[in-house]
Amino acid sequence: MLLAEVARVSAEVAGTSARSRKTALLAELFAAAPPDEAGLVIAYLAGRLPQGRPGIGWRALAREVPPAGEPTLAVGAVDAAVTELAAVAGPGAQAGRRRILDDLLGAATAPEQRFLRSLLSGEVRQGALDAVALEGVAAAAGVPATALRRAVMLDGSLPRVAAAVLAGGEEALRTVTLRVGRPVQPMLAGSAKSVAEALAALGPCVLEEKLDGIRVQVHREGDAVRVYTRSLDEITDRLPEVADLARALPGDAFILDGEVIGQGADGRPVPFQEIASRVGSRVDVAAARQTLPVAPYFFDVLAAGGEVLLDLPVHERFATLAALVPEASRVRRLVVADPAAQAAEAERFWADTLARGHEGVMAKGLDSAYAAGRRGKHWLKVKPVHTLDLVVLAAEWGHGRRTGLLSNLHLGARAADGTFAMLGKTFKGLTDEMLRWQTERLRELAVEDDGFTVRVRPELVVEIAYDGLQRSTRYPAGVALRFARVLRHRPDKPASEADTVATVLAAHPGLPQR
Ligand SMILES: Nc1ncnc2c1ncn2[C@@H]1O[C@H](COP(=O)(O)OP(=O)(O)OP(=O)(O)O)[C@@H](O)[C@H]1O
Repeated sequence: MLLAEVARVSAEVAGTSARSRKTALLAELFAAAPPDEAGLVIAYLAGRLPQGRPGIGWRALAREVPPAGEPTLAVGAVDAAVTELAAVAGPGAQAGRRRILDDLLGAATAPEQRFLRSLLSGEVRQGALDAVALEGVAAAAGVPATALRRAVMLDGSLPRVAAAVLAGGEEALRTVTLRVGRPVQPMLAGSAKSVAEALAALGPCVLEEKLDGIRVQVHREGDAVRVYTRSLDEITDRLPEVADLARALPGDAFILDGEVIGQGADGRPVPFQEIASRVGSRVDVAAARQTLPVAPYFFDVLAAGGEVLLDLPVHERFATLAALVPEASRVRRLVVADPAAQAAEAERFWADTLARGHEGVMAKGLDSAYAAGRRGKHWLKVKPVHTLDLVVLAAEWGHGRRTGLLSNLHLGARAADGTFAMLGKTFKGLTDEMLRWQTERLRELAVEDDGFTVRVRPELVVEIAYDGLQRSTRYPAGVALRFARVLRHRPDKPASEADTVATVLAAHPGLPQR
């Protein structure tokens, strides 16, 4: 398929707000694409490169290269060039990359060049696109979107399933199933303001402690154990404790869902930042295991004995979990079968969980299935402090002690049109270690630096605590955060899952009038 086709449809999709029109445009494109290229087309439309970012600075990208007159560049050729770009290493790498880049841009027409530049810089990331692309693929393949969505959730990869269904239709969907060893999108939670609100929304439910660590999905088949993060990256080697524990369990074909935390000598959980640095890629695992041992606490089981359990209700999945995992390695829970009669007991569980140093509680509908990859209304988190997940849009160079470090962060929430609306700035809450880390990360994401402010690709999510909202004429959403401070970086969370302007506003119905 020609890149020109993808670039044209991408522009048309971005230019229309009607979802049905977007779906129709994409369906037409996928129907015309060879099935084995569908994955690549989906990735490009969403602004993703399967190879990851090939380390080209914005200056190199901005250089003018005479465009081609006619569109002849195929998506396969772009993919090959990006693979080549990613492979360039060693002395002379920069010149090598420029040569490949110039050849690529030189083969592209002016509109294709624009598309390629935004793709390579990563500046345009349409997080919402995957959902529409899925509907487009379903329409092109003539299968129900719900069936396709389920297959994608089981398989974990839209590109892979799209290729299969476009080639083999509904028949191909039937062969897609959850496999031990292949990570599946984890179920996510909505939120409630209080335990009472959660009980009212869910009815009979179970309350679990919400541990503040790293989500892990643990797969075991025979003696082979693999550990994946929330974003499905494999981290088996970084958490040998988890693999050891999984290997010691009495079962040999299962998938568990849980959270890894560390505990001090007093049994209280250590701060999240320490756990996050424990799984960092440059950590000496053997040494870290001595200084900061961690342990998994499981709360769900997705498959056991080779059987898929996703559709079973929580209480049945939990019975399987309890047979597989000893109590000491499970999260604590309270079954609230009768919310009206157990309201006081539920409040005690909440108070006790907080007193033990945990982040909050999770309430889960007793009869609910495991909705992989979805932010369900059947799981509700309740935390004592209101926090937001916002995206860093830019950062200002620090002064004094912070000279040479990127400090003051410009924070944005997702707006309805797919862009980000800035809600405020903050340089508070950042430890020296966090400042160092974010400077390094934001430099990788930089698209422009005027000496004061570095504008970045909107990819880094940060969790923010704040005291409220105030009206503001300075910011595009008409509101600004009051006393925002950074709690943590969330490199594991994609910007497409950051909070939206609408949810931020909805959390503050009593916003002071001007
Ligand atoms: N008992 C539990 N059940 C489910 N998830 C739990 C539990 N304890 C801790 N967690 C963590 O809480 C997260 C669920 O919250 P959510 O789906 O909102 O994701 P999140 O945005 O990463 O959460 P948060 O921002 O609150 O850390 C899970 O991803 C998991 O890491």
